[in-house]
Amino acid sequence: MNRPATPVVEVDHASFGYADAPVVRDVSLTIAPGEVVALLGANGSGKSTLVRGVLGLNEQLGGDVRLFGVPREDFHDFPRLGYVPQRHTLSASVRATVEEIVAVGLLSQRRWWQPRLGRAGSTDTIHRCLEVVGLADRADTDVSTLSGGQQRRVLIARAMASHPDILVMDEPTAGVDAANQDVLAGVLARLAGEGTTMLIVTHELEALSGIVTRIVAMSSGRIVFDGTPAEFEYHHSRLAVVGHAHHSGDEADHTESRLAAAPAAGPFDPQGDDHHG
Ligand SMILES: Nc1ncnc2c1ncn2[C@@H]1O[C@H](COP(=O)(O)OP(=O)(O)OP(=O)(O)O)[C@@H](O)[C@H]1O
Repeated sequence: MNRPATPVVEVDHASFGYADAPVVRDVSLTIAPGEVVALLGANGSGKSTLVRGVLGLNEQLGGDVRLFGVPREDFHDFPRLGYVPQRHTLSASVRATVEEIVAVGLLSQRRWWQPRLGRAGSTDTIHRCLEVVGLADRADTDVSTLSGGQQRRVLIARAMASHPDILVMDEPTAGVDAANQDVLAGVLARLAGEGTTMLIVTHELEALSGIVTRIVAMSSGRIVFDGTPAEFEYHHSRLAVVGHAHHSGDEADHTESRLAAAPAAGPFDPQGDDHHG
């Protein structure tokens, strides 16, 4: 008998926030192995707060989170989680080569019961990760001399080195030029092809088309859409265009203006909530 695979992520009516003030409210989301989920929404809608909350990096104010079937508070198998944080590049003061940065990811690969990787094994893994992100020829380069887009790729290679079962990436293509976005999209396509589960916060859905299997959209701390890319295309075309952003001066949010604040009447907008404030 085929049992359904244990979900990688289960969020059940959870709220997350800062200093006891909820930002993300009553969110439920289940991600199955192999899904590639794009998380969309306007600036300030709560995307980063949700993914950080799932990873236990900010305050949970209600509900339950399970990772690989284990309650998050009991979950300690951190090598299974790869995380590339938002707008994070490597400080200019970091004096390290590309290879050394990726090697840090390797440190968390080893579970306590596994033997230490030999030097050759480590070099091999690092090289493979750098190959995947297209930086194999830069292993000995000082990271501070790389562009922002290249540094994002180094960070993705570092996350990959721990061979995670899920990669959570917060705007991996932000601030990356078109050519490098294509390289990154290729990297993610390859990972998806290998069956890596991914949760990707993005404003650039187009760059990831063909990779993403599911779209979740947020507005004002709630999930307002959850469906396939085809369903998203169909439903957002039925929504009124309102378009707004919480943060003036922030980057334009095309997703939100396409998604609109008005709730859809369809099955993919069960919350129908869009109170801003
Ligand atoms: N460390 C923090 N302390 C207090 N409030 C925060 C903190 N980080 C974020 N917030 C607030 O939480 C809300 C949601 O922010 P969040 O970063 O989750 O949104 P986002 O959808 O990821 O936005 P963006 O697209 O701009 O990255 C915002 O109103 C923000 O001001």
